[in-house]
Amino acid sequence: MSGKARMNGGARGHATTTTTTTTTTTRHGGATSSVLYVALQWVTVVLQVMTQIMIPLGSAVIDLLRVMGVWEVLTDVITRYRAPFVVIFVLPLSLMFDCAMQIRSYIIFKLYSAPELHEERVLDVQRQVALAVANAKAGKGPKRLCTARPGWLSISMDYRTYKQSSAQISISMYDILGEVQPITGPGSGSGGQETASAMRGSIWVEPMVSMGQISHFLNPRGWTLPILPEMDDLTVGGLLMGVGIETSCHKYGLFSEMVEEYEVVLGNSERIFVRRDNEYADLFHALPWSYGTLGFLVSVKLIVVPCKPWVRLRYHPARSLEKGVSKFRALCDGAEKPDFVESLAFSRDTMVVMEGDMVDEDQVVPGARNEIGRFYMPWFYKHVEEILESGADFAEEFVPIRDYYHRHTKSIFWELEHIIPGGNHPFFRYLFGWLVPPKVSFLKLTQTEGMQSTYESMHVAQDFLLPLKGLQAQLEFLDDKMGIYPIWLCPHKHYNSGGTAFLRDPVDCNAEDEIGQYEMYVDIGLYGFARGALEKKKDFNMKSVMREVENYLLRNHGFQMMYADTYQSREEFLQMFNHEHYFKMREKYHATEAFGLIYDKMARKHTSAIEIQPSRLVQIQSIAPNDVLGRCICCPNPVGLRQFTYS
Ligand SMILES: NC(=O)C1=CN([C@@H]2O[C@H](COP(=O)(O)OP(=O)(O)OC[C@H]3O[C@@H](n4cnc5c(N)ncnc54)[C@H](OP(=O)(O)O)[C@@H]3O)[C@@H](O)[C@H]2O)C=CC1
Ligand SMILES: C=C(/C=C/[C@@H](C)[C@H]1CC[C@H]2C3=CC=C4C[C@@H](O)CC[C@]4(C)[C@H]3CC[C@]12C)C(C)C
Repeated sequence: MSGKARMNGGARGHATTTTTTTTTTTRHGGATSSVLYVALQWVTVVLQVMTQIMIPLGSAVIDLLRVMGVWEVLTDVITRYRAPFVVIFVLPLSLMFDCAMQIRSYIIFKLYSAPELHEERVLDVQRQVALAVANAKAGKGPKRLCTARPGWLSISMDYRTYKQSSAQISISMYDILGEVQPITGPGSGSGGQETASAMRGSIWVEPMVSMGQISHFLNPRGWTLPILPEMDDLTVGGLLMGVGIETSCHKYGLFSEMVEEYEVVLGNSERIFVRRDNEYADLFHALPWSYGTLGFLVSVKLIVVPCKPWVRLRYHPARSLEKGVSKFRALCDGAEKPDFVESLAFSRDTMVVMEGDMVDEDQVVPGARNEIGRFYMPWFYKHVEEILESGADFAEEFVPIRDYYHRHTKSIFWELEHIIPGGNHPFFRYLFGWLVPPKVSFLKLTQTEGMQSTYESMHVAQDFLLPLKGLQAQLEFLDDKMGIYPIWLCPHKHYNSGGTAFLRDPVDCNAEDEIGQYEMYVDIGLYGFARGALEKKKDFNMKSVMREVENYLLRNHGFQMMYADTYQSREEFLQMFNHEHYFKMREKYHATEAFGLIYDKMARKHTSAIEIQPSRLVQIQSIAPNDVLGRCICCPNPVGLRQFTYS
C-alpha cells in the first residue's frame, strides 16, 4: 500500500508488505526542488554519519589527549566550571542543532511527499533487519538487534552501552506523515471516555518525531495529542516502546493508550500493522514497556483531539501533607475531571496542587495572562513556589497551551539549577534565556567521568508509579529515604490491559471505563540530589537506599520507569513487571532470537552484578536481618537480607 493512500486515510492495516517498491516523487517538481532534494539527502546523511561517528571519534580524540597529558586537566576544568562551559559551548550547540532539525522537517514536509519517502525507509529497515539476522545466524555478526540511535541522544542518564555489542538498525524517521485526518463517528478505536463522543482526528508519524515537533505542528492547527509528554526532545518511538506520561493521563491513561495503529518491523523482517481489533491485537498491549525488544516501530497512527489556545490554571497551595493529598485525589477521582492535574511538593508538608482546563481566547481574563514560555520569564516551578510562599490559598492564571505543555522544559524540571546555578536570575534570563535549555543529550555528551560518578552516587532521576490511594504514606516513605524536592506528582489511569506492566492482581482495579478496568496511579518523579547524600556524604549509599525503595515498590504494586537506573535483580524485575504475555509475544512474533530481554537490555551493567537466583531467595529467608550475604562484585557494598525480602 502506498504512502499516499495512508495519508488520505485509505483502508489498510491488515496487509503485510515486504516487497513494495516506490519511487521518490516530490510534491512540487522542478529543478529547484530536485537540487533541494539532493541537498536534503546529503544533510540527512551527514547528520546520521555525524551521530554514528561521534562516539568513536570522540574516544579517539580523548585517547590522543590522554597521551598528550591534557585530558585530565581538561576534564578537571570542565567539571569545576560546568556552568560557564555549558553557557559558552553547550547552549549555542543545542540551539544550532534544533534549528537545523526544524529547517529540515519544514522543507521535507512542505516540498516532499513524506509518506512516499517513508515507504522507502521502511524497506530499508526491513533489509537491514534481514541482513543482521542472517549475519547473526551465520555467526558473522552480533545476535541482538537494537536501534542505531546513539545512547547519548536518549532522554535518560544511561549511555546504553548494550548498543556497542548489538547490531544497530538505523531508523532515520523524523517526519510527520501528513495532515490530521478527522475521525467521524463515536468511539472508533481507542480513547478514554472523554474522547469517544467528541470530535477526534488521527495523524501518522514516524518514531523519531519529537514532542516539540508535534506540539509546533498540531497546536496552531487547533489539534493536540490527548497526552503530550512534557520535554521537547522526547520521541514518539521512545515514549511508546518505553513509557509516556503527562498531566492529562488521569483522563486517558498512559501515552500508549492513544494509539490507533502501530506499524512494526518484526525480528524476521516482516512488516505488520498492529491494531486493537485486528489479527495482531495480542501484540498491541505488549509493545508499550517492551523497550524495543519485540520489534521496530516504523510509524504510528496517533489519536489527536481538538485543543483550545489557552489553559486556565488554578493553583491550590496546601500547607499540610493531608490537605495536599486529599485535594489532589479529589481532582483525579472526581466526576468532573479537569483537563490537567499536577502537583509539586516542595517539602514534607507543603505542595501546590494544580488543575488546568483548556479555554478559548474570549474566556481569558486579561490581567491574569501568564506567558510562562517566554525566554525571560521565571522557571515555572519557581513561579509555583512563589505562589506557595506568598501565603495565598488560591491563584488563577491563563497560560498559552504550548507554554503549558512545555512548562518544565526550560528548566529541565529542576535540574538546570544544579548545572547553571544562577539560571533563574533575571539577569541570566534576559541575557541568555533564549538559548535555554541545553539539550539533555549534549549535557550527557559533555559529562566528565567525575560528574558521572557524582551523579551515580548522589543524584536520583527516577519515576515511581504507585497506586494513588497510598500517596500520603508513599510521600512520607520517600521523604525518609531520599528527601528530594520538588517532587513531581502526575496521576494516571493504569489499565489492566495485558502488557508488560499488567497489574499483577486484577482485583487491584477499583474502577472501569470503556477501555477496561483500571486503577488510578500516581507517578512520583524524583529528580535531584538526595538529602542524605548532601548531608551524610560518604555514609550515604545510593545502592542500598534504592534497593529499599525498589523493595517498597514491589510490596506496594509499584513500577519503576526504565529510563532510570534499576538496582533490582532479574527475579525482582520479573516480579515487578508481569512477563507472561510478553514471553508469549516474543515467541509468536519472532523476537526471541532477534532481541534481548528487557532486563538484560535496560538494567545498567553494575546493577546486574547483584543478581540472585530464585533458589538462593529461599535460603535468604532464613538468615537474620542484618546478616551480610555477600558483596556486590562491582563495589564493596554488602548485600543484605533486607534488600531481598518483600513481606
Ligand atoms: N514525560 C515522560 O513521559 C518522560 C519519559 N521519559 C522516558 O524517556 C524515554 C523516551 O526517551 P527517548 O530519548 O525518546 O527514547 P530512547 O531513545 O531512550 O528509547 C527508549 C526505548 O525505546 C526503544 N525505541 C525507541 N525507538 C524505537 C523504535 N523505533 N523501535 C523500537 N524500539 C524503539 C529504545 O530501544 P533501543 O534501545 O533499541 O534504542 C529504548 O529501549 C521513555 O521511554 C520514558 O521512559 C523521560 C522523560 C519524560
Ligand atoms: C521521566 C520523566 C522525567 C525525567 C527527566 C527529569 C530526566 C530524564 C533524563 C534525566 C537526565 C539525563 C541526563 C542528564 C545529564 C546530567 O549531566 C545532568 C542531569 C541530566 C540532565 C538528567 C536530568 C533529569 C532527566 C532529564 C517524567 C516527566 C515522567
